[in-house]
Amino acid sequence: MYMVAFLGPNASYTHQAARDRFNQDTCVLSPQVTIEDVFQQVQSRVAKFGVVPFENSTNGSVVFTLDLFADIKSRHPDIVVCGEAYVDVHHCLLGRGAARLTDTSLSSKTDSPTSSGQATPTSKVPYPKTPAVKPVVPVKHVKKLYSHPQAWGQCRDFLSTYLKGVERQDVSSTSRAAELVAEDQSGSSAAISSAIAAEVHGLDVLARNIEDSADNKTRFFILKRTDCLEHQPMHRGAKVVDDDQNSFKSLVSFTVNHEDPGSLADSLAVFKSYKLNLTSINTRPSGLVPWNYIFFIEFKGRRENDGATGAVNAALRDLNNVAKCWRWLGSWESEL
Ligand SMILES: O=C(O)C(=O)C[C@]1(C(=O)O)C=C[C@@H](O)C=C1
Repeated sequence: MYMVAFLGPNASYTHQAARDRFNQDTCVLSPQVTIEDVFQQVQSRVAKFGVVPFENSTNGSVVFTLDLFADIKSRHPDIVVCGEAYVDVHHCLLGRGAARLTDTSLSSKTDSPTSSGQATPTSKVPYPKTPAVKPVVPVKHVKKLYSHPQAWGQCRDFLSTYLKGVERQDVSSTSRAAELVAEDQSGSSAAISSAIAAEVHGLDVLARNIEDSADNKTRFFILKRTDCLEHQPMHRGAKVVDDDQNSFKSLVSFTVNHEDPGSLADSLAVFKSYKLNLTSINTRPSGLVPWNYIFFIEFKGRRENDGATGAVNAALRDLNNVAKCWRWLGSWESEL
């Protein structure tokens, strides 16, 4: 049995990704408090693999994960990506429905209609979108919301219509949010979390599918150490590994000399010259000098099996001449 660390507690979306990806007959899934803890567990060899959120189709990059890959304090120098997993993310509003509230001053507020179902027009958004769903029970008693910061940006229409101005508290994951709401005896708080978290924590589903986009998905990365020789963690229904370079993706980070005009363009041109198709670019503050940045490039192709003369290795040799410094962050089979 080996250990797989994931962003917990149980019932987070990261937990779903880990369960989809790993066969629990051969491993133990270990919930961690923060994304950084997942990196640490893998770096220190306590866990063989880690699962972390990387990007959401509605709200974009998970900046905490990017900053851990940037690793300016060199705390996880041996971490690489070895797989990816996509999870459909359907958020619910979880709390206590009126029937369960003991505080009558709160439950009396639920007698009024939830709202018109129309967000207030502003000069910036004169015609706000109407959310696709309504709460299944009144939500006027909700005075505080908990969730992972990524989730707010995935449920804008619903929140601005039904819970406008309600205090929000960021927490480490959506399942942690559900845990906190379950502990709140007043019943006046709610979490944006999953339907599974409602079951696990005995909460009521106040609204279902509150995400702005019906095809809301989050992409997760599987992490391992560079010296771990397994390429792909075992997962249910594992595909036969295809050797076509286009079936693989790779991730590299680099910084450039900001004083040198064209240094970013020159770095990107390296990938073009070896016909390596870029699939995403992210950037974060370098953390070293204000207004200097670190770039994260994903591209089609793989380094392993590529041979010393392969396109990926050749591109990395050239990148060495134009970028200030770069770091290899892994190759994995694309799940798209
Ligand atoms: O909070 C969770 O449940 C997570 O797994 C984290 C996370 C994320 O960081 O993107 C994953 C999926 C959702 O997009 C919201 C939060």
